[in-house]
Amino acid sequence: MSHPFGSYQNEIYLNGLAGILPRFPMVHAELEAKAQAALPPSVWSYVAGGAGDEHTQRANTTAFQRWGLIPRMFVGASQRDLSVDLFGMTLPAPLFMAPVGVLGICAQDGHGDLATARAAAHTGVPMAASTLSADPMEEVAAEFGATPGFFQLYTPTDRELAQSLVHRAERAGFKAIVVTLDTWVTGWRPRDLATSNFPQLRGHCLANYTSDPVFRARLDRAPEEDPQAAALMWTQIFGNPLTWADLPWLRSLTELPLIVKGLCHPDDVRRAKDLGVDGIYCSNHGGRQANGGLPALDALPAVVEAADGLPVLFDSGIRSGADIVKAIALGATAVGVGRPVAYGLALGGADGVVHVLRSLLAEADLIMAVDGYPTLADLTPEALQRVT
Ligand SMILES: Cc1cc2nc3c(=O)[nH]c(=O)nc-3n(C[C@H](O)[C@H](O)[C@H](O)COP(=O)(O)O)c2cc1C
Ligand SMILES: CCCCC(=O)C(=O)O
Repeated sequence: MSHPFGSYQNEIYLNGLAGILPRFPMVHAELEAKAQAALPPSVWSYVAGGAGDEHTQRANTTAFQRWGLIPRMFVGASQRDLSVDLFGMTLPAPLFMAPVGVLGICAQDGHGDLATARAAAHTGVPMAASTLSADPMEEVAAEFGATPGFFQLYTPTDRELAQSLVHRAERAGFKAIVVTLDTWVTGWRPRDLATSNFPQLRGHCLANYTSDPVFRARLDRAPEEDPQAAALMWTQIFGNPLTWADLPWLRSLTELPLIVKGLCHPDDVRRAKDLGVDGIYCSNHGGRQANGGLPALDALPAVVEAADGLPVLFDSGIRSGADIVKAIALGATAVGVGRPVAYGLALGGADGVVHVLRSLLAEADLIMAVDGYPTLADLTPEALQRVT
């Protein structure tokens, strides 16, 4: 078959995940290089870039190399079970698509969110749909099929608008709300500053606002008539520097599972747990927000300990099946991928995303087979050894 990665021979695969069979291998460096070649330079800069000199972004990926999985023999791991229970949902594998805003710029037809949602439907891998979407959340959710979806909330300063967004997500059938705490203001991103990217991006991520009755009521003229005024309004209400005093209000917005994204300090985890969140999302936003921080993987063990049984989602730096296995062994309940999904989208639309997800899952599954860890429960910190 023809696909953006060229054709591969030797499509070997053993005992695959039901319905998630890879067709060809993927190595991240190759995916990245092809996506860079395919995307306009300013789009590439935005998606691939991070904060400052991107030290933390690089450290997110190299952190995985400091752990090695210790193979076990005589296990007979010919059948694996990667399924995981999350808030009462059974996922085929501990993998989801991290919320990625402005996905439309990575798709040739501008509808990257819809294409990604179709990939979720096809693979069973949930998508966390960003607030910053080129298509309204109702249309994104309509593409999910039987796969559960999460809605990621950027909490605006306008509380009534926040409530409206969450209630729309509930009505649209999303199964969890992920509130992102680390991006109420955009970090210092030299690549975007150099390309003056942000005004251009704004045209591709406001559909959830311009389709919202509360947002529309705040405008003198409808967004279709005066898009500039709508964009200006958005810049004024986008980011809310929430404090702990706001968490009970957030909690009161929904009975859906509430997950808080961006927690890396165990004290924050304990406090969030005490205030009734359902899940912790350990992430440093892929190194896009603050340079100089701890690689997210290094924060994970203490976060898991503090979460004390609460599900812990994790992202920032997952680039291979081996990375998935290691993050699960360090205690994550499920892991998210950000940039690789955007790259798959850029190269092959929904099929490209499916390809990326399948490749990640196939590699994770085969590592568990070869190394003798047939279930996720077998993947504990004792399965790993620190390399340096
Ligand atoms: C282009 C891009 C846009 C993003 N937009 C959002 C967003 O709208 N909401 C959010 O919570 N996180 C957003 N993120 C962060 C991701 O959810 C995730 O934390 C990060 O990409 C994980 O790191 P990785 O790219 O190394 O996998 C974005 C990341 C990228 C690359
Ligand atoms: C204003 C934030 C834009 C979306 C985002 O979260 C990101 O680019 O990382």
